[in-house]
Amino acid sequence: MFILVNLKAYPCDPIEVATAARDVAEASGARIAVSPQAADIARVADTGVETWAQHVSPNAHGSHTGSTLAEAVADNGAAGTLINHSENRLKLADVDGSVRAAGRADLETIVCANNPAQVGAAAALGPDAVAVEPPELIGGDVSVATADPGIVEDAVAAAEAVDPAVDVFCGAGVSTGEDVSTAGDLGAAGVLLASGVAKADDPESVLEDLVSGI
Ligand SMILES: O=C(CO)COP(=O)(O)O
Repeated sequence: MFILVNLKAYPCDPIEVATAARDVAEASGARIAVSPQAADIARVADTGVETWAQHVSPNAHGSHTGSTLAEAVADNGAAGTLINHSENRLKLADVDGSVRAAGRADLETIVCANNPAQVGAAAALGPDAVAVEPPELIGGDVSVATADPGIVEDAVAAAEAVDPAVDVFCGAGVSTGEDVSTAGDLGAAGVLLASGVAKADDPESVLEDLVSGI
């Protein structure tokens, strides 16, 4: 199970979380990545933790003010990128363009989706993985795998029907090792989470608990 911690725009210290994630990953052998604000990618990557962008633009180099280029985040140490997060939805053509831009820059990709139908559509675009995150459960206390196990199973089936090579992640409300274990039992290859770590007083102890569920 891959644990990806999305820091969103929370007012946490990205280096504190990155250092904790690096240390827990090294001690446990688990794969843990941190996805900070674009402006923090280089210094988060400098800690040695696996670093992901929260978004990349479909654009390539050129006259595109305000774009976060896949090439730029890769050059600054990112290994992968989220695309189409629930809090940063894109048009279908732009999801496709961002997946292609990430591919050009050798970034791994996870395309987020609200439900299994969107998971199937996202899988057709050829990302490395898709993630099902029901918006109503994001930021809450109950894990998607507990609140709605059927949506995880249906997402796994939807991706499998389109492209068995595309992994399925789930996210929303994940904060414990038990949540990670339950998600894995439902067929998820990993979890996305944010508030459980980004808002924690002691991110390292939350991460240690999370990896206990792998
Ligand atoms: O949106 C999420 C991860 O990308 C999930 O957020 P929470 O873990 O805060 O529910």
